[in-house]
Amino acid sequence: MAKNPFAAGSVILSTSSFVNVLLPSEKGQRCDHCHRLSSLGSLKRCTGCVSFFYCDQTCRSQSMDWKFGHRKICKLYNAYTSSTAFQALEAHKKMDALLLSSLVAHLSSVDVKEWDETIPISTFLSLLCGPVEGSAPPICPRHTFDQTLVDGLYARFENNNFSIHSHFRKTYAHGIFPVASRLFNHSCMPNAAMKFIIQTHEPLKMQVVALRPISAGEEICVPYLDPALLQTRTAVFQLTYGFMCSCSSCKVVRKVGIIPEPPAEPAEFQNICWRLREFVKSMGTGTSPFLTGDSSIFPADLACVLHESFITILSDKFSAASFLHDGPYDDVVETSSTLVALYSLIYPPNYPQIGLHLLERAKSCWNHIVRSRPADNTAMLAADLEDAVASARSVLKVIGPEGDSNDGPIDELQTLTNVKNSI
Ligand SMILES: C[S@@+](CC[C@H](N)C(=O)[O-])C[C@H]1O[C@@H](n2cnc3c(N)ncnc32)[C@H](O)[C@@H]1O
Repeated sequence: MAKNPFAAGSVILSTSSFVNVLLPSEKGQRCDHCHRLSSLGSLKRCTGCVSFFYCDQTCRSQSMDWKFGHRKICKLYNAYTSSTAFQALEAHKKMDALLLSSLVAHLSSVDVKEWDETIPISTFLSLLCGPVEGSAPPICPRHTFDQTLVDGLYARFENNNFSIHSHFRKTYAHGIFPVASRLFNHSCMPNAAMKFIIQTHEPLKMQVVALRPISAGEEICVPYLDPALLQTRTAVFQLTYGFMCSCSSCKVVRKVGIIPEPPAEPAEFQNICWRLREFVKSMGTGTSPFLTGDSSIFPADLACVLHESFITILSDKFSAASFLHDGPYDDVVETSSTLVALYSLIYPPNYPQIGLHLLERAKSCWNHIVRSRPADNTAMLAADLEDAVASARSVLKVIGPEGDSNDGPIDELQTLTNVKNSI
């Protein structure tokens, strides 16, 4: 619960990663300590295992990896990752096995007497276990812990650990942030969201940021899954986390019941899109039924827009219209406006995905300005570009930049602002 009120954009919690591992595809491209992206071949390899990479000696030696963990797995790492037992694991289990290996290696480096409340491990062990029972996968470090403890750590992985992403798009690592796991429950209409901060030589940080004003006494919730997974999320919550979500959005989805497929016939599909845009236009700010939980105002004939294929169809149409050289700009405007209407309905205000789509719309608009023939469309396109850039900025500035320092949505917005000013 919020003790004090928070304004939209406030950082509610800033916490360092306890343990994390990069996805195999990121190895050698990011520093294993601070996660900074580096140009190919410029990172220094750990001479012990030649499988961990660091910006330089500062990152390697200051790294918790070495002092409190990597030291324990360094010499064993290659034999472990090439072992039959490790290779037989599915990709996500391999990530769990590596994360568990780092966690156990870290714990083996800390005196058990120090596992008091000041150490994140006590917090991690106080977390609820996930619903799936099973023993831990084989791990790398030699240790003296009882297998029950290792299984107990693993039992908390599935429903407590985090996917680490950059620019709100790409997952590049998995990590354990015990304090964040302890504090935040899930909502499909969250009032806060996580982002990750990469700073050279510093351990990776997670920040939890308020998406809208939060009053004292209000529960602060974050999304565990993309809220747009309107059909599959209930099953994931049950199987992976062991709970039934009772947020305002889930109330409406449950009331709708079986979600029909969107119409295949183009004129009917267009009509549904138009009806959706009109419905969202008629809603006042902050009155989406998915936000208020008032299912009575959600028109029954719009149920098919909640089918997960609806977003896929619209996104495919939008991409095709955006990149089709000399394609009709009207298709961009129509599909984009429908997507924004859907997002305003199912996402909370200022959710990053809304801003990311508006940015794509601005880029598409710029593409059409560059290619527009005859050029007398330019004034209308320039006004659209201005509008899309301003709307994207007003959403994305709430959560701010995430992850890698270059080429993120905020940089892209700046580039578009510069080119817009040059028209
Ligand atoms: C990351 S923990 C959140 C903190 C947890 N409530 C605690 O006290 O440690 C995730 C677990 O919290 C519970 N949880 C999270 N969000 C929930 C929700 N919206 N409704 C019911 N239980 C929820 C589930 O048991 C889930 O597996």
